[in-house]
Amino acid sequence: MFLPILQVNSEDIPAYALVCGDPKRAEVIAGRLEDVRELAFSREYRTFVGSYEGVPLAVASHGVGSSGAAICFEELIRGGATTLIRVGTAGSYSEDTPAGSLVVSTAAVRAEGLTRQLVPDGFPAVGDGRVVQALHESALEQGGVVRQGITVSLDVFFQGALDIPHKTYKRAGAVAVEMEIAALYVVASLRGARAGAIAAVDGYADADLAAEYDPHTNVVAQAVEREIAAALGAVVKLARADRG
Ligand SMILES: O=P(O)(O)O[C@H]1O[C@H](CO)[C@@H](O)[C@H]1O
Ligand SMILES: O=c1cc[nH]c(=O)[nH]1
Repeated sequence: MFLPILQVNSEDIPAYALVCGDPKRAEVIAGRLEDVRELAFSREYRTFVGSYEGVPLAVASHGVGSSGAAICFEELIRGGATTLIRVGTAGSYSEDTPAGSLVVSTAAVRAEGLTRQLVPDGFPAVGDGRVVQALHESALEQGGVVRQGITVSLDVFFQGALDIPHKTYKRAGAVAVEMEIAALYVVASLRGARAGAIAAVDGYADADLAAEYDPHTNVVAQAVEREIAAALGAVVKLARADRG
């Protein structure tokens, strides 16, 4: 089957997939694989396949924002991916989780529009327990600050006339904010796949992002390296457990 938006053949998609917003990050992750092949670079969707420690996996970029990202998740799952891990960046809510930290998302607040058109209000966006645990263990093995908890998925990045209720999310216990994890968890649930997500913190979510957002610092680059290693390590742990 040809997947028309990713522009890849389903026969080429393995069971495990790492996904990220940035096509350049997909290329960096693909650089860690053996026997790597680029399948397509269509719109924001850049797709590679290869293997890591003997486990075949796909790496795909999904761009910025839930609606475009969900198309990537849907097509990967239609192609045969059963475990999806997002390797992203996020803004933190807490001074004990500064830029350079890693956050593993157990569940996501559905503060975006896409999932409202997929499932009813109140339906949770939850990571798969085994995937989340494997990610957390692998992230701890990488060292540095690692937090696990609820993340918030927004559609908005730069603030407009309305206030984004960061204080409320923070008081309710959320640890970080990004844009696509809720879509990933809901699409995975709808289509019978399992998913987890890890993010490198690049600053504070409630900062004025128009003035302060800088994901291109060394400390963030190093955290992205650690989260890539953690995600690949998690895939190996999960593949071993799946083989029994
Ligand atoms: O670094 P990625 O994976 O793109 O993730 C985060 O960065 C983008 C915003 O700059 C959004 O996609 C957000 O979720
Ligand atoms: O969505 C995002 C991604 C990174 N950092 C943020 O503050 N927000």
